[in-house]
Amino acid sequence: MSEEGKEDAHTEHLRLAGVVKGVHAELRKKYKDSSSFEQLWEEHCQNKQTLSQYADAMHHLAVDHWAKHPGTRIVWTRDTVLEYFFKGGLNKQREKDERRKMHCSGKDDSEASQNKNDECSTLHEQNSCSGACDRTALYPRISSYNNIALQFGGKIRLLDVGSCFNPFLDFEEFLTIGIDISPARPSVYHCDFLHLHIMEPLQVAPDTMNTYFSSLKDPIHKLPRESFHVLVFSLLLEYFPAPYQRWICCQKAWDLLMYDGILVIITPDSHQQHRNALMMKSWKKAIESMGFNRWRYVKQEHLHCMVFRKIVKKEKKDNLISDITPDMLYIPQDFNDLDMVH
Ligand SMILES: C[S@@+](CC[C@H](N)C(=O)[O-])C[C@H]1O[C@@H](n2cnc3c(N)ncnc32)[C@H](O)[C@@H]1O
Repeated sequence: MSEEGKEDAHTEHLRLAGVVKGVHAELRKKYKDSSSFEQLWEEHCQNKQTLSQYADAMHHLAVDHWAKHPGTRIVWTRDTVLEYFFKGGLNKQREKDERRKMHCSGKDDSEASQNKNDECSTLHEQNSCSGACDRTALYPRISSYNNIALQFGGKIRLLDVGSCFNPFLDFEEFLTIGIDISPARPSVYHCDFLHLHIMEPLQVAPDTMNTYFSSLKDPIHKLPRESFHVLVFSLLLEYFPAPYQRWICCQKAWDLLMYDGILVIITPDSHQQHRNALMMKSWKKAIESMGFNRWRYVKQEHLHCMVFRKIVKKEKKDNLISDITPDMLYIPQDFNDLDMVH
């Protein structure tokens, strides 16, 4: 590309990033000045012109500018999901759980430390059986319908929330459902995830489930619980000005995933890993409290990439007040207005 061409591309990159950052900043500003977030969000979703400018800018930014760099969030997500389901990731995880469970049951509780007891009682409530044994017999909440069978076969049902331009659609290993408040492509369904209604589980065979998801009607207002192998939040959570909305999204992800299904979260940050390490620790603690285990964390040059595995939720002990709150899902922009989208 000529020097002039490079300069034009750079100017266009800055313009598109400006549109995206502008919408985020405007939402945050309104949120700080607003008394009713519900009303603010409703008005935002009605503002079709802004939403469509945003969708167009985001689409071009991702496809014409960011995709030129290798190892993008889309490729990373695809490779990591395939590793989990087809290259032993989930298998190893179940074996690890099993070993830890054996280790725990071998301990004399009176001698074990309090921490060890906590770890063991948690494990007893978690998925802790290798592929070979019948987890459904051990765990009443796990049935043949919401359990991921090993060896995994068939398509991976993937719900891409805030999909914009449906980047996962062409990967043949996935049955991809892309949803967005403002789709940039016709294959993405209109859906406000914050207001998505979670239905009872379908409890049908995988083929019937796949047929159901292949024939959804636009817009989507409801989806069945415990149906997906993967949920993706790629650059989604920082769109929301309120930590509480990020919290609601993660809880919904837990509801929609099958046991041992995974939530992939990609969030932008161009700083060195240590700069926002406390924030990532806080996210881990908050998200794990909902019934997840973090399976993978990678800091790329401009992104934090995380994978959380859904486990059986630990029962809350009534007399303990939890120190975990939605505010733990904070981002730096909640406190100042420096947007981290590169
Ligand atoms: C920064 S873009 C990310 C697009 C794409 N996932 C990617 O990684 O390039 C965030 C997207 O989330 C969508 N979004 C925001 N709130 C949403 C909601 N409540 N439900 C569904 N989509 C939402 C926006 O419309 C936007 O397309």
